[in-house]
Amino acid sequence: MVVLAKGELEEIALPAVQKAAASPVADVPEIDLGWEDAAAAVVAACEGNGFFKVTGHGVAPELLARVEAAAAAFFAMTPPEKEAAAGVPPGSPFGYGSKRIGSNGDLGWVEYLLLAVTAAGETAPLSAGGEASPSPAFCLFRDLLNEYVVAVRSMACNLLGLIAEGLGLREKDALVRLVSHEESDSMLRVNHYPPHPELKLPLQLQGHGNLTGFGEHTDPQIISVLRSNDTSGLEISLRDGSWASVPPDRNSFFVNVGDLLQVLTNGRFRSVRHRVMVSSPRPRVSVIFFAGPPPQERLVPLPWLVAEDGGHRRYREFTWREYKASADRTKLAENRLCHFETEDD
Ligand SMILES: C=C1C[C@]23C[C@@]1(O)CC[C@H]2[C@@]12CC[C@H](O)[C@@](C)(C(=O)O1)[C@H]2[C@@H]3C(=O)O
Ligand SMILES: O=C(O)CCC(=O)C(=O)O
Ligand SMILES: [Fe+2]
Repeated sequence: MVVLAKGELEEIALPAVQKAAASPVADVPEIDLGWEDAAAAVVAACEGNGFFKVTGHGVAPELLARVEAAAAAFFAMTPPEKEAAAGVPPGSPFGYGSKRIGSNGDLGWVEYLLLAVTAAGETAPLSAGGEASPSPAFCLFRDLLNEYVVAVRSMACNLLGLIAEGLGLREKDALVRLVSHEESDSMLRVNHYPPHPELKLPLQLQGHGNLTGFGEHTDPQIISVLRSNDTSGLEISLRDGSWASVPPDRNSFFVNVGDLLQVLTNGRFRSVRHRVMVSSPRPRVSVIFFAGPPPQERLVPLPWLVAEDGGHRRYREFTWREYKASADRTKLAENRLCHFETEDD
């Protein structure tokens, strides 16, 4: 076990760096949003591993660079400064956190900022209902994140429109309306994976191993849009259950199918299991937009896709609120969808 010095993240014991063979490199489909056949390509990727890379997205590289620099500056502060800057309301899942993922004892070599995204597509003020107020510097960081959210939310809607088109859905806005609804429950997460102290040792003293940054899981929402700096670490689980590493690409976005899209497509799309392994001497910074529906939204496989599946409905109806309450009782790695499968599945 490695116990961190105060100020590194927090004093929590984590497993030491493990010697492990590096995962093979994933074959990630690359889709340019300007392609004429982008809809078919997106559907094929969602039916495959449920993970793909987006280019031709039109988001200014300058905005991406500013967000990356501002995130690095935020995480460079001390933990008390970060907590104070973000003005975390007590008991809220939002705000600054480190090591603890969710509320059921999952730990990772990560610190993060989790923000709710409001109807207007802006990150919600953290201090609402809390006592502390965010610092002026943090307000500027949030303004920048708001600009970023507008861009990635629009990309998520664009992708959901392409999916509806590619699936041949009669109701073209069946998926987009879930995310563009004024009560949609989306989130923005900024993750920072500091290099592990052992990885800073001279090569001959290192274990050449890695450490879990963010344990394996599927994202609960409809779709997630991720962008990272140039540091590796993200891995996806392939159809055969093996792990494959995703080479970083700071100019592109990575998209993964979430649990709700697996349900809506009656299991035709796969909610991809993924994790982050820390093995680089450089920090990894990632920013992820999780596109979710309104809490009261009733989710059920789309009738057209059930019909295409011989009338077999694989999931029962549930609301996003019910799903989240159920997910909150789980550990990160659990399969959260099994509670919503129909009995004959
Ligand atoms: C254990 C948990 C943490 C998590 C909520 C959950 O109950 C199950 C999934 C986790 C996850 C993964 C994707 C996102 O990072 C996240 C914010 C989300 O919506 O679901 C996290 C949640 C979290 O860190 O609180
Ligand atoms: O940080 C990453 O690259 C991925 C993190 C992730 O999967 C998540 O926050 O849900
Ligand atoms: Fe994730």
